[in-house]
Amino acid sequence: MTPAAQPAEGTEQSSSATYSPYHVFTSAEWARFRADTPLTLTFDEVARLRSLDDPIDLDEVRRIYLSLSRLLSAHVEASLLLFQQRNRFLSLSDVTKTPFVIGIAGSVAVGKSTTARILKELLARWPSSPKVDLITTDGFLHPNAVLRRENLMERKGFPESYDIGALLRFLSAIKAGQPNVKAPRYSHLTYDVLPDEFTVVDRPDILIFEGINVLQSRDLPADGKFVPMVSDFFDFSIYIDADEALIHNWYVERFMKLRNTAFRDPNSFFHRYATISEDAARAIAEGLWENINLKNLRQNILPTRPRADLILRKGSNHLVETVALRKL
Ligand SMILES: Nc1ncnc2c1ncn2[C@@H]1O[C@H](COP(=O)(O)OP(=O)(O)O)[C@@H](O)[C@H]1O
Ligand SMILES: CC(C)(COP(=O)(O)O)[C@@H](O)C(=O)NCCC(=O)O
Repeated sequence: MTPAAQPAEGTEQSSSATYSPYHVFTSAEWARFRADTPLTLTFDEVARLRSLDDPIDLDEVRRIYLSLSRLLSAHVEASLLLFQQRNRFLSLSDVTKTPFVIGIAGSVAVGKSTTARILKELLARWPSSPKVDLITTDGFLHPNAVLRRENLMERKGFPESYDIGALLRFLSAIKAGQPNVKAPRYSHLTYDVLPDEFTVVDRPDILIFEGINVLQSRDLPADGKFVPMVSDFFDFSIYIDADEALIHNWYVERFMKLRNTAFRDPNSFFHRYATISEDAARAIAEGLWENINLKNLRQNILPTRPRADLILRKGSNHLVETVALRKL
């Protein structure tokens, strides 16, 4: 594996007055850190992995994701070394290394799924062939029946709409190295948790955990009792960022495209919007954005950005323009 990428000269945000916890790179500067990392994905594979409306191509994988893969490789390797050294220090033997967990956060419609899927494939193709699993937090949403009962349908994606206990139990079991840990599944088609459907996670080397609120912190109890939060289980975290106006646009345009694809399915929760007029559908999308997703972005998601180890900031067309990496 390769050593950690070194920041290029002059790329640090320079200010004598304020300290920034991040090194900030343009995408061109960041691309140089890929060094000799091979491109192990083909054009067709990238096309298969990207979400509707996300134009990511091989150039973007080369520019952004190869350096990221190389950096993560350095982190995984360092965590293994630290694990071995601590075991020697404590004279422990027979301790199993538990998965390296990568959290991916960011607004609805910012493109977390594409990033997560591309990373999963790139990491799985490292020479050590690690087992990489990917879980999304939507499976941990309360079912619609519960959200309706609690009057939370308009709060889908807000912290209170998740079964946080189940989410923490899942991550805790993963970090405890338990075999066959079950994660509930969500369907964007039915807009609901799939009853009795699970993804089984069996001791991967790396787990990617993706969802809007994964960097959320919690109020700490005054009595000093241990209250875990999701990010306590992360070894590395990534926040996908973009201007609010761009994400708004991506959300509405994706909704309009889904009208001609997923919404046509009679089982789609949004099926009724496939047949209404274009203007009426646009108004629905605007309402969902304004009343739910934008509020959630402002109140709960964006405030978690400074907690990320790495921030990928996208410009128009979903292309990453700057990369901010937390200083060690
Ligand atoms: N109503 C929907 N019907 C079908 N697929 C959807 C719908 N809404 C979102 N998706 C898909 O679900 C995935 C997750 O979307 P989202 O939670 O907005 O996160 P992101 O855009 O950051 O990946 C994306 O691949 C998106 O295309
Ligand atoms: C299911 C989501 C909350 C995303 O959840 P995540 O996978 O990030 O946990 C989101 O796609 C969503 O449905 N938001 C509610 C408003 C809307 O329909 O867009």
